Amino acid sequence: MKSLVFAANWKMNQAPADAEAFMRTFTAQYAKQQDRRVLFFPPAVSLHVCMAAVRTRSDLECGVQNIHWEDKGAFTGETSASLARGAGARHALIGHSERRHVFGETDAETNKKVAAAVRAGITPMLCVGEKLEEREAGKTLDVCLRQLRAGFEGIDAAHVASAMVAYEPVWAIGTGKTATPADAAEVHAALRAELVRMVGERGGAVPILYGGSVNRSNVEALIAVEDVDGVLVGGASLDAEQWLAIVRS
Ligand SMILES: O=C[C@H](O)COP(=O)(O)O
Repeated sequence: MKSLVFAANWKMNQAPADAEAFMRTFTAQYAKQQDRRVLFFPPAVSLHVCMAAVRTRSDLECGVQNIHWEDKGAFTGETSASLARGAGARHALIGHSERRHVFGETDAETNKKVAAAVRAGITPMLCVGEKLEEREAGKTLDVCLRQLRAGFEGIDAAHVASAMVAYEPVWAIGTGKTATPADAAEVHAALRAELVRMVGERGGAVPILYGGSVNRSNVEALIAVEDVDGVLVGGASLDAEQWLAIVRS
């Protein structure tokens, strides 16, 4: 049985009171399952609430949705990896498609953020994915592999091997359009092969999650795909009952 990661990215939703109610419902109803970890990426202002809720649970962990690449300094509005680590975060999303395509984050910036996460002892979850026009132009694998290589450039093999990757086709995020299991299989296999090329056998154990309109109806078909080691879920992770159904898949 493969080991799975279910990650909830709440994006810019769930104020502390909402997060507290969600976590109360979730932790009361979800019993640890040996084959899976559940990760929460709340907005930074609600991280402390989620941290408090998972304190006694080894199967539940929290992270942040973004970090800055500098460790500290005059960067108003930013959160460094070390600040996030100090607040208890164990993971950071890096290069999420909204960071890349809404905020103009570049491959070089994702690389600096991965390095900052590693310095701070946070696990980076590097997100990659193609836009619709790139898919239609047959560039899906080129784009995803470029983003993967660039994000991990200069990062030592041990830290690449202990990172996570998420494949999120941009055209499938928040649109209700999901990649088919065959679409996901092709990209995940290519990412896996590249990770193995980069770090050897250990690349075979790097979790590669799929994200993009995942819900309780399509999750089982996606996690059944070889090299899909879990899911990164936005909209469907905002409702505790729906999230419970997904993580129990
Ligand atoms: O990080 C999550 C992804 O952006 C997917 O979001 P979604 O499940 O709302 O499509």
